[in-house]
Amino acid sequence: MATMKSLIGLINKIQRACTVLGDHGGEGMSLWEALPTVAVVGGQSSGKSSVLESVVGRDFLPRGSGIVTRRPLVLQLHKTEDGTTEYAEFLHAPRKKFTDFAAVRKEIEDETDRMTGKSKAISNIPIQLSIYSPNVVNLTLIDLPGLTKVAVEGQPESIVADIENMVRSYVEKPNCIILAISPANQDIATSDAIKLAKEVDPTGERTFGVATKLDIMDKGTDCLDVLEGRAYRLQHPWVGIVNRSQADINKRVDMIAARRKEREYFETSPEYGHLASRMGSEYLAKLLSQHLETVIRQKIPSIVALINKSIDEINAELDRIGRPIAVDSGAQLYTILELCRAFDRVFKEHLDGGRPGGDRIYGVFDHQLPAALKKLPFDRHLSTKNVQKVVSEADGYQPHLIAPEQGYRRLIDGSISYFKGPAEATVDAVHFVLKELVRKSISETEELKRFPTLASDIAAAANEALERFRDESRKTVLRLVDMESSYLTVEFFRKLHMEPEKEKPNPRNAPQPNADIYSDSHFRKIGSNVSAYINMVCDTLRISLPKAVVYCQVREAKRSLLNFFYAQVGRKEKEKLGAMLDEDPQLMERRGTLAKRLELYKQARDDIDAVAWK
Ligand SMILES: Nc1nc2c(ncn2[C@@H]2O[C@H](COP(=O)(O)OP(=O)(O)OP(=O)(O)O)[C@@H](O)[C@H]2O)c(=O)[nH]1
Repeated sequence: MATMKSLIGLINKIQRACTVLGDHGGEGMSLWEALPTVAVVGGQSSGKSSVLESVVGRDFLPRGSGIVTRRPLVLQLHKTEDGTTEYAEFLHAPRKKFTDFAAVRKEIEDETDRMTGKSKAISNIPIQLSIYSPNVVNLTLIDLPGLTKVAVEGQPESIVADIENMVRSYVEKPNCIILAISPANQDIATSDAIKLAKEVDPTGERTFGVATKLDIMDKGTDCLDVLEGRAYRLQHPWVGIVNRSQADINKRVDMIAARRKEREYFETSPEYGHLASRMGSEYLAKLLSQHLETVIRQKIPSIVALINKSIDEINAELDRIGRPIAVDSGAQLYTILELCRAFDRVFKEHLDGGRPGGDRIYGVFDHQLPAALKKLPFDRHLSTKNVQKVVSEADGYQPHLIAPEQGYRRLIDGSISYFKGPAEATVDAVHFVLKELVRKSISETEELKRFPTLASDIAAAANEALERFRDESRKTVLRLVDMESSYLTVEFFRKLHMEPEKEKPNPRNAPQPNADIYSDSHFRKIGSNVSAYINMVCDTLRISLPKAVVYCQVREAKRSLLNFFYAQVGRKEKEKLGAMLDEDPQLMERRGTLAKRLELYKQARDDIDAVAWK
């Protein structure tokens, strides 16, 4: 069975976690809102600070004229072993232990100003203060700015509504236990606290009515109607309080003495004596603690459910943005290589099919190359006029006798060199397609999205490799073209030589060899022979160039696109590897926040488990 102390201690822990998480309630369902809290609400000078201080047993709240409390103060009371020293600690200044409570008061003022400036503006971001003392019960209280009816100098008119709205935002939450402070020396019917409490908690199940200043009521009047629950009925009994008067404060009457005086007041009071055991600050603190325990017990299942839901959501988001990466170099290297392989897989799918793009390489061979070959200016190069010019130049001063061997060679060499253009263009076109596929593959590799530095490193390495393959491929195709010039197909010309004899022309119509040798038709014949030969070469290259290009570029890209990179990465030191795995700073920050949240939620769940099964 969980003890009350540990249950309330548990809630204190979860509330601290909430503040660290930046969870002050507000939008959506938050853990904060699932937790029970006690808010102290009342008009200005109703005695809020006094009640809070007497529950705590120390003087530490800022005092002054006008609106002193301008930020909510979340006050967590932790009971410590008897005899231990009392101290206070702010969440915004952890590790700094305040034993001087006057300094606590000063720090609350300073911290308020840090958020709101010296202006009298208000802020809804709470200040979190823990007090560790043997003289308190475990309890969390929230002190809210006093409700006011008029703005003081330097404050905007809206401050009245602003304070009311802020206070309402706390007390309207179903988990907020309202400590409604009303001075008994004023008409409780007009009490700001009771008015607001009735509005947000009409059934009164979470409102505790506290009547202060019983000692200074007009002579002959008393508060029994209220305290005995006849005048303003709430579900919980009213508690009457006698705090220190201003004169007591001035005389520096200490808290312990004040409590004793209060006890004596009730015990000896003719009006309230019969209620003495149910009156006073100490009784109020116990009452609150007991009530909190009941509420927390009811809440545990829904708090656990909410924590589990938050944990699931955080885990899902962490999965989506990727888990943190390991820090040792072996694991980093492994991660880098895994990411490279993931990219390589996508790239290969593009080439081999499964993803689009590889077909464009076939498009180069099937359309671009044949079209480029078709466009080569052989008509011009092998025109009768040019043939005659080239042959004559090759002949020199001695015209050829039978066949212009040199002329043929020059015409053929000249023609074949035209193939270099389409050959290189094919290499470039395939290079372009491969480069585009690298770009696409990088962006399609989900795992790489987290690591922009590595993604660009891989892209650069892949492109560098593609450049190398292109150079190799270019050399190979130019060599193929050169090979066509270096050794001509003899059979082709032998066959040509035989053909006219096969025709066996009529000797009468046969041209006279000498008369014909420099005529147009002679050169036309040479042109058409060269053209036929070149067509044959063209057919061969149309088939062999794609083979060379695939061999040098496509096959290599598939086999060894990142080989060079792997070797480089393998030699890198730890820092460099870490740098390669740099992530988008925003993403890293988000992951850090999520990890912290996860930790806190898990801790909260463990704490609840530990308490719930005690
Ligand atoms: N005699 C007597 N004086 C009280 C009692 N409660 C509060 N006072 C005095 O009333 C004045 C205001 O009390 P606070 O506790 O500062 O009231 P508050 O609601 O916190 O006021 P603000 O901080 O201005 O909003 C102080 O001078 C207290 O000494 C009481 O029960 N009896």
